[in-house]
Amino acid sequence: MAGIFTMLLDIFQYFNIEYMTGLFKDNVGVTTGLVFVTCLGIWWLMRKPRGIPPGPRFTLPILGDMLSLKGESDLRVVARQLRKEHENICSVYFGSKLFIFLNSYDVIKEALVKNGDIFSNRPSMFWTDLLTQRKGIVMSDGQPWKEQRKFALETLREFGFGRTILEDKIHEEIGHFVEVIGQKKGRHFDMCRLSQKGVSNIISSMVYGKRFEYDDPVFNIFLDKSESMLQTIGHGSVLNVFPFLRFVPGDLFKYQSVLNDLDFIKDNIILPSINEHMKNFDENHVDDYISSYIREMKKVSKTGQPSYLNEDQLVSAILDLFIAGTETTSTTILWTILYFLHHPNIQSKCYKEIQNVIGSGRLPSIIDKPSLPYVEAVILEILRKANISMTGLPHAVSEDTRFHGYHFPKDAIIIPNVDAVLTDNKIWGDADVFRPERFMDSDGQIIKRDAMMPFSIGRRVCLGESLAKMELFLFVTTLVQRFEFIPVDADNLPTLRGVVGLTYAPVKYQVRAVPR
Ligand code: HEM
Repeated sequence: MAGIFTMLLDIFQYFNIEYMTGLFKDNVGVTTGLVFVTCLGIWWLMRKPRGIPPGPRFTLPILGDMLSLKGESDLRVVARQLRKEHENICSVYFGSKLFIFLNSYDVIKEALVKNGDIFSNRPSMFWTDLLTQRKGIVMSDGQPWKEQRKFALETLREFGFGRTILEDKIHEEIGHFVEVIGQKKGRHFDMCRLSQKGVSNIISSMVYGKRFEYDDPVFNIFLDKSESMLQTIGHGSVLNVFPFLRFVPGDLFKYQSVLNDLDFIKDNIILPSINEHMKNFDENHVDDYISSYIREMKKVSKTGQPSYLNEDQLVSAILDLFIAGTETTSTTILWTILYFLHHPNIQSKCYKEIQNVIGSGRLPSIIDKPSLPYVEAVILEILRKANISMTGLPHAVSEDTRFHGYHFPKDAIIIPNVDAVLTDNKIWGDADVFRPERFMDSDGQIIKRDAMMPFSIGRRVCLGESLAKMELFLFVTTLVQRFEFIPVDADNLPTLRGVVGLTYAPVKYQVRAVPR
């Protein structure tokens, strides 16, 4: 304390602030008190809750650990830096938000599976709270989440198994998709938007019972708005850490523009479709998500039981299915084609397997999957190596919790670090290498590997896992059956480094699809 006192005296003298120096000398008691309160304030602002997992030593008020992280906002990179020192469980402050990383398969499994009743909540974050109002499936908690998730899973199961509704819808879409690629006649093009349209249309068919034409202006505006909205709220959005910045004039952080995009999507696409379904509801023709939801709402209202199945929740659930289901799967398709450009021998091996089992005369079906283990191994290796969901979605604990001897506060953001598992050399041996054979045994059959968790694990495991796997299998087999994908310039291949947004996506690239 004496040191600080002398230092202040020096500073005042250095700046020749005579008045202040005088004041300071005359009121030593008051000044000492002020210095003490200031130090206490700084200590209070910088202090961390006791017993939280280890992380950077000097946490600043307001900025948190952002200086020690040198402004890095990619959570995978942050976790890799921290793991060098702190291993499997570590923590970091982004602003005043505490992030806790779970960095190994065993620790994630222990949290999300063994302690799933505690670790399955979602944290409060600026963008997601604002956009979802914590309704729907992805960001809700407790009973509302349970009801939405149960309904969505049952409906997907109803469409996907026993009846072939889902496969028929995917086949129909792939037909349009392949036709557009064929029209390019081997000339180079960018598959990004086309792949979004194909995958988004499958969700549309499932949710609304209809697909959009690829040149439909409303569909195109919807995709534009979704893309710009997701880019803004994706990983690293500064408003999640400093929400007050939304008041900066000129909408610098795109707060207002995201709200406008969201309103457009709700008012022009989702709500009109719900209203139309309400008006024309016929319980003998229930073959899409909305009519199935309406049937369930009617059923529940007859029983008089309290329920969270209502129109507001339906709007949010539809948004969730589009947001969670479109970019993830379409990005994985783009990575697959990109890896084929880098590994033409792997593409040829897939083609040979497809020719042996299916030939060229019919569309691949999901029942062919067990007979195409190499194609399946390639898709698994793409899901591992491209790892589009990066660190996965954030979790939260339902109450202050002790885990592995550390304190996990209720409001901490918990990151089950999928990236750490999928790139762990202790598990994969040569995690950096693209090698589909790692998923096959010596008889050429698929090996199930527990640590293969691109869809996460536990109660919050990706709700669309089966649908995504079905889509990927049918898209990839049909594409390879119909076209050979070759680079525009074999000496200058598009990069395998991706860009971080809502998912980890390839940098836009051009490709040639030569009809077989
Ligand atoms: C390659 C494709 C996909 C990948 C890699 C993927 C990955 C993931 C991951 C890592 C999570 C977070 C799980 C957690 O919180 O622990 C998740 C959640 C979710 N996914 Fe997917 N996903 C994909 C496709 C889909 C599709 C096609 C749909 C929908 C139709 C979908 C719907 C959802 C939903 C609704 C959730 C939230 C589940 C909940 O909170 O209960 N996903 N996904």
